[in-house]
Amino acid sequence: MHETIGKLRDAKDGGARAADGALDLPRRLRRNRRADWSRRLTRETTLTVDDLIWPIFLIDGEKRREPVATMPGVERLTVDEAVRAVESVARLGVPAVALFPNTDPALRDPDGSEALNPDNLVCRALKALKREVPEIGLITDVALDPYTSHGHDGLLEGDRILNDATVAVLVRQALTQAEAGADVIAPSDMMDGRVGAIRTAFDDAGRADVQIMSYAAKYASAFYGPFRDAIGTRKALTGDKKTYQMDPANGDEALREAELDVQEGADMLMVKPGLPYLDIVRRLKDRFGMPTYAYQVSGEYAMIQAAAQNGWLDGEAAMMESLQAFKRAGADGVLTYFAAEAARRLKAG
Ligand SMILES: NCC(=O)CCC(=O)O
Ligand SMILES: [Mg+2]
Repeated sequence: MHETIGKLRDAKDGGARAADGALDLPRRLRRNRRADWSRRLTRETTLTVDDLIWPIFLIDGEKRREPVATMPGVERLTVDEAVRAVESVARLGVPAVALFPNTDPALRDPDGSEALNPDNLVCRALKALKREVPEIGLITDVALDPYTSHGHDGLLEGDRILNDATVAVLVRQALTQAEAGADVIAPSDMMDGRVGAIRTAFDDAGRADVQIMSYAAKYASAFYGPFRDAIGTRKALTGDKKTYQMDPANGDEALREAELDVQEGADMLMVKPGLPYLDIVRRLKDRFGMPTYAYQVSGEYAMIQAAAQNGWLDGEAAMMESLQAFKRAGADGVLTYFAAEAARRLKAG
């Protein structure tokens, strides 16, 4: 718009303002930014504690916390410690936690059979949390990688991940978790058809109330490295996950993935990783209008923490800015290892 580009006022009023060089600008966006009250009044999106989901890592035993070296500030927790930690975030108003087990290597096998043990680590944590902290939502991960000796999310035949045979196991895993108290099942495996199969099984089992948060668009990403340390699969993993997780080059395909999951009965959609895929968050939100979440994954967390520890950036400011960015992109919430810290920060005001 040519006339708004700004002509010198002296061209219009005979040079009265030429001396101070003022531009003839009827529109000045800085006006709204000039004071804190005005910035608050014109702010488009707000991050609140209701937007946060806290992923936690579980280990066997009692009264133990183990630091995860590649995720400074994150610890693996025994179930009793997890209960205490979850109580504290529930008090801050965090709506939900997501549980990830670091399974005893002795319990891992090629079929991930420990996933179906109704007394496995996740199920024990679910029961304890449901009893002790009933007000918080419990989200569980459906995929076999914490339980397989090869670190893949599904069953292997040679070096091929079997789709339909894996889905049959995932359905049983989901039912096992629902039985133990999971409120939301989050399939992260990226097998085709798993959302529909799980939905049908839940409905048939009288569990129509259990929600499904689908990892609709999960990319084969380099940003999951520290997570694999946290759950102990980094060394075990053979090959990569490119035959089931999405190619980072693709965007339209994320819409097709999400569309199928919506048709199959997903209640919520998720995009993973987070910051490098904000365009996907926006496209899913605009297209489907579903409750849409982003997973700020371990590598994203580690990058901010590592830079902060080096004094290279202000960690707390970078944390809050990154979380705000998810809201701006259209996310209804964020799974983030920063959830507890961000909730404390939001509460402090
Ligand atoms: N299914 C959950 C994950 O794979 C999380 C990855 C991460 O935080 O890097
Ligand atoms: Mg899919």
